[in-house]
Amino acid sequence: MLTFNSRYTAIIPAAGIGRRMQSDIPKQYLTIAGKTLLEHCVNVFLCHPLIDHVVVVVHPNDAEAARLLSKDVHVITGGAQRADSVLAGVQYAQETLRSEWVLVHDAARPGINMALIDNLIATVKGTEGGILALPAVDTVKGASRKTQCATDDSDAVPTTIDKTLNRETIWLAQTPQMFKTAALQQALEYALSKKLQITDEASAMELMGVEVCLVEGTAENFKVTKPADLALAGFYISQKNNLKGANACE
Ligand SMILES: Nc1ccn([C@@H]2O[C@H](COP(=O)(O)OP(=O)(O)OP(=O)(O)O)[C@@H](O)[C@H]2O)c(=O)n1
Ligand SMILES: C[C@](O)(CO)[C@H](O)COP(=O)(O)O
Repeated sequence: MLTFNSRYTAIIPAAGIGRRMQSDIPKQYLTIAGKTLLEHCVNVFLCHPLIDHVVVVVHPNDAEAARLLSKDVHVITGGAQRADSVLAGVQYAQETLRSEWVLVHDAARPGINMALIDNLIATVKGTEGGILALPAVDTVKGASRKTQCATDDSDAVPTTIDKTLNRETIWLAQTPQMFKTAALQQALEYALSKKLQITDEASAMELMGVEVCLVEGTAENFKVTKPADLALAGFYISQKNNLKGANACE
């Protein structure tokens, strides 16, 4: 029987290069209100009373995180894909920190806040795991190609996903994604061993037959991905700073 030394560990995958952001530096080091996206994320988890450890997973060539972040933060090396980086964090949480649960949160989502973490933990801790997600508010289309207008290929005609699934059943996954450490390690190792392309932790858990809970997130918790996203993230952070006042923890 595995004994746990801690209950909840936050894993922040931050080993990406931010290709779609088209910036000179990896997007997690872009700054808003004087702090990097990474610091905005890490600070919220460091402040949260239930989070026992924060593990940041960085690119092998990244010397910035260790310089930038509090000595309380565990900084480890990630891998080629997001799933590889997350697995490195989960293995560390399992083998070194002996943590019962992990909450995996993208360093590119600086709009996370204490209330979202509170709600996720309170809702998910009695289940096999869950994630923050946003119910779709637009009609969702699926298409076999990226082109907006398919003129030369009839099979690229978009289909309206709503026809088969009504809009209430379409959710857009966010993070944190919260699972039992051992179960997530097993699921990720399985998915990666089968060379399956998985883009979030829930996908790996679903392969193991787990019914993943969906907990409603917020628009503020969106992922900074493309150049125009930085200004929007800046707006949300300035709103949060105006609200939190002197409370450094938020
Ligand atoms: N090998 C990787 C790839 C991504 N990530 C992290 O996973 C999060 C979400 O991934 P994404 O938004 O795709 O970031 P990038 O991979 O950096 O972006 P891009 O796909 O545009 O290169 C980010 O915090 C990113 O740093 C990671 O830890 N390890
Ligand atoms: C994990 C995630 O943020 C959930 O929406 C998303 O899958 C990350 O995808 P990316 O291509 O690594 O940004």
